[in-house]
Amino acid sequence: MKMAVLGTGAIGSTFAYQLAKAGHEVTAVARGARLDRLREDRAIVLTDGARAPVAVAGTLDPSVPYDLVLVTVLAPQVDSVLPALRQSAARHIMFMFNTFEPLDRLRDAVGAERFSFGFPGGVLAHLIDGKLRRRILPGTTVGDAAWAKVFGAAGIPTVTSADMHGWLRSHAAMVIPLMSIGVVVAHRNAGITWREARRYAAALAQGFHIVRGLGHALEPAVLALFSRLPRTLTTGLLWLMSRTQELRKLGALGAAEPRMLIDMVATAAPHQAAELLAIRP
Ligand SMILES: NC(=O)C1=CN([C@@H]2O[C@H](COP(=O)(O)OP(=O)(O)OC[C@H]3O[C@@H](n4cnc5c(N)ncnc54)[C@H](OP(=O)(O)O)[C@@H]3O)[C@@H](O)[C@H]2O)C=CC1
Ligand SMILES: CC(C)(CO)C(=O)C(=O)O
Repeated sequence: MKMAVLGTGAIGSTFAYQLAKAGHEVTAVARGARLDRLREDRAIVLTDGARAPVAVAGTLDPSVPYDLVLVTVLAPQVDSVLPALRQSAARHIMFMFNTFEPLDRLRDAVGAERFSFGFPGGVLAHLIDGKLRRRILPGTTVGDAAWAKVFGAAGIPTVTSADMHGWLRSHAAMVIPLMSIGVVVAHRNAGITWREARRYAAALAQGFHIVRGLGHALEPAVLALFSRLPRTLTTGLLWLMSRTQELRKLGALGAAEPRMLIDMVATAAPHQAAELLAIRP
């Protein structure tokens, strides 16, 4: 199939690499230093030197009827690519990033018949000096079984959800406290105190409560189970996790995404998000 990845950062590069290796014709659309690097390499290059050749472009060519355009920019960056997506002859456009907002705006911008959302739930990816390091575990979730099959065949085990909006919101509720703790511990170079862990656990519970209040069942099922753990246990888990390298690395990505997600929750549930606003990094 003919595919474009719009926003070839860590996640976009992971999908571009896997899909190109699986035999798809992939165009990586990037900007700035990442574009320069891709133009030089003409491939997604892994830290171990493995390469997957891709075509490279600075903008999405609207005249190309791609079978799939995968949009892997960050939520605040998506508005700048919507005009190009609207004009694109692509047959399917899948957005893939953390968000808590209603999805109608994006769906209406590109047309409901070719719109979907996915999330790289099992992927951990970084670009290190322009080279990709990625770990792919099961957990990527999409709204459409046909694309789950395509991604699965490309080495990205993917499941489907009938309520991607609820899935994204459930995920945001879980990841906000983790990202926010990450920011704190990356600065401090030490774990959080028990008292702080209690605040993050309260914010976690509030996020889950809000998602349910907005009419979604928590997804995936394991998250629904997690949300029923006693508060002391979630406090302890967050306290422990704050002492791991993983959370420090997560925090090193910066405060922009957790701040944005908290603001989105507070907008969706006005006057209900005090605990979440209290942990805004
Ligand atoms: N990395 C990971 O392991 C995981 C990430 N996620 C989520 O996936 C989403 C994507 O994350 P990630 O890939 O890490 O983020 P990145 O910031 O690495 O990737 C976004 C990319 O899109 C580029 N971009 C933005 N606007 C444009 C544009 N107009 N034209 C071309 N390129 C553009 C950015 O360029 P620039 O740098 O110049 O802004 C950047 O290269 C996030 O919501 C993240 O939370 C989820 C699971 C795992
Ligand atoms: C993996 C992580 C926490 C970091 O990028 C992430 O973005 C997500 O799962 O939402």
